[in-house]
Amino acid sequence: MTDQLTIAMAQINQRVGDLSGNAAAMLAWRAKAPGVDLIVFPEQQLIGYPAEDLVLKPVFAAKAAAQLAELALATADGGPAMLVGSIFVDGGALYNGIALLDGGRIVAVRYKHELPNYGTFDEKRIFTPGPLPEPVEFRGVKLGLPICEDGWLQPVSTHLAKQGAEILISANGSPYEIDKDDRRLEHIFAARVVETGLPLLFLNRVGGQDELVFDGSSFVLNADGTAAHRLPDWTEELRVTHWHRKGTGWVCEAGELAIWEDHPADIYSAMVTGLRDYVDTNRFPGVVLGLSGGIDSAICAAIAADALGPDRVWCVMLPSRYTSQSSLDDAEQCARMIGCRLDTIPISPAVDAFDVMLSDSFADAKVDITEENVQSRIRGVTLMALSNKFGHMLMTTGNKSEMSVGYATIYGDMAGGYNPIKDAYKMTVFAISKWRNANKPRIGLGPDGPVMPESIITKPPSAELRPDQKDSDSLPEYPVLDKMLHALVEEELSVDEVVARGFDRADVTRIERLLYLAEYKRRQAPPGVKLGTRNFGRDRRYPITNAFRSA
Ligand SMILES: Nc1ncnc2c1ncn2[C@@H]1O[C@H](COP(=O)(O)OP(=O)(O)OC[C@H]2O[C@@H]([n+]3cccc(C(=O)O)c3)[C@H](O)[C@@H]2O)[C@@H](O)[C@H]1O
Ligand SMILES: Nc1ncnc2c1ncn2[C@@H]1O[C@H](COP(=O)(O)OP(=O)(O)OP(=O)(O)O)[C@@H](O)[C@H]1O
Ligand SMILES: NC(=O)CC[C@H](N)C(=O)O
Repeated sequence: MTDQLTIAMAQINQRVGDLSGNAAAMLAWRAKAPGVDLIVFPEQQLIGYPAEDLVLKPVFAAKAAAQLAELALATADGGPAMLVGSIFVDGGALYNGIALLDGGRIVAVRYKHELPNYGTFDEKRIFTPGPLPEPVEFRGVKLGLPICEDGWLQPVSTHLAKQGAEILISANGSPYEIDKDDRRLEHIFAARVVETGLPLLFLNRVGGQDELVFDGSSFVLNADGTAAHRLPDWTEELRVTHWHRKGTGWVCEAGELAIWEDHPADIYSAMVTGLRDYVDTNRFPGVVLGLSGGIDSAICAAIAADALGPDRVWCVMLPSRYTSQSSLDDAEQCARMIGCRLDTIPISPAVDAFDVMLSDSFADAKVDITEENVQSRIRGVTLMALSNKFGHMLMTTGNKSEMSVGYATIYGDMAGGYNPIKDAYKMTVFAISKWRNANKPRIGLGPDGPVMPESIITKPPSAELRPDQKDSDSLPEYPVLDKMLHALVEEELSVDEVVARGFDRADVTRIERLLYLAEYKRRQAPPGVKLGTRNFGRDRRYPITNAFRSA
């Protein structure tokens, strides 16, 4: 029985489905901490989290088992033992679990008991819940291993404490949501420490996986509730923690306490992380986007430069006859400030060609929104041609306010592969733009100084698809619209309840109608970074064909 333990926390990224790559990365991190007793990795580190229905493919589970056995052999070198999350087939059932690898063997396996099945999580659909887990004996110390959601609820930790666990070690795949870092430490996992009287190590992954981003923000809480370690948000880090057995139980020596980003810096870093990992993991050379001189495309270009470096960002101005000189100037200055390439491809020849092509068919029809949408689609076709030819992924730039009410052209400006601001309402776009003009994100690869001229932030938003068009011609002003949308989407309130907050009934009724009608567009929209608890995608799943109106 030992009185001292050193436990390394590997707060690292993962690649879903890359079994050999994830295994090799774990061994590389392990090699950086040769003297520790144990190195802990985040939830499902071997297969990547969340692997969704990939885990249901029998050959994937078989290959994961073989890879885990191979990884266990590597611990025969007498170096650190490893706690590795993976999937396990046992008695015909599939489990989300964690294995202790030591001395060349898989010494113990424990299964996740609480399967999250809300918001973006579907784990009851794909996994069988494990029994309440027993502690695992390691160097004479009883370790409790609650896996992510196991630690969000009381039963598993309480059971582990009753069974004699001395330290709780929780491997997590806990996606970012606004304010979640503090909630995990101060409320959820602090409660487990109070209930059990045990110290707790919380380890989370970093990086992006499709719509989800993981902020890391791992920590160690001692049994008295004080934080002994806080790891940074957004960056990989190996942190060695030193534990001593005292009369009252195990105590972790105090270490560095990182300060986690506040708003809106954290939102911006989430967008950078999500886009960076999407583009890099899917092996694109860079991104291409239409830069209109408006705020949405400007902030998307800045996020891309911070994610990938300005030399991997290709902006294209596609002016029509309605594009103002100030938009041309703003786009040019924005690209210069970001330091990225800007090409100009006028769309008038294509617009004229479509006018000719459609003239017979449209002979008796009035000019209306159809012609506006043709312009947007010509831009989409042009940008996709650049993407096809040179391999850059086309980024879409629609914010959540627009995506809520369908204020975007399907197969036009909605064409593309990934949208970093998809879950950000327009007022959040203003806030992060102002913030980025005054600050550089810690993880950013873009310029130190501002990224867009002030005029882009201060001018009234316009799609410039007809003369003197303003977004406010057809929508309430954004400060009002965003409050209504927050109530309807994030809070799921009825029209009556929103009106009771002081909004105009006709406006709220119209916005709810537009929200429901635009579901078909959102289902065909590219994925984007999830920020809140009701993103369009995995969180909020509404029917497309839907006759319900709340008033
Ligand atoms: N339930 C459903 N399932 C499948 N398809 C459905 C559908 N309902 C309509 N449709 C189809 O969708 C088509 C209409 O959608 P769509 O072609 O997109 O056109 P629509 O939504 O009518 O117009 C686009 C709107 O976006 C605005 N816009 C465009 C571009 C940029 C910006 C900006 O500021 O960023 C704003 C523009 O001012 C306009 O208000 C119809 O032709 C109809 O057939
Ligand atoms: N003239 C243009 N040149 C290049 N891309 C354009 C042009 N006009 C529109 N786009 C593309 O279509 C998207 C939607 O158009 P829109 O002009 O409404 O958005 P925005 O200018 O980014 O934001 P906002 O107008 O709300 O300030 C833009 O973000 C941009 O990617
Ligand atoms: N992977 C998990 O079990 C995640 C669930 C947990 N409640 C979280 O959001 O962090």
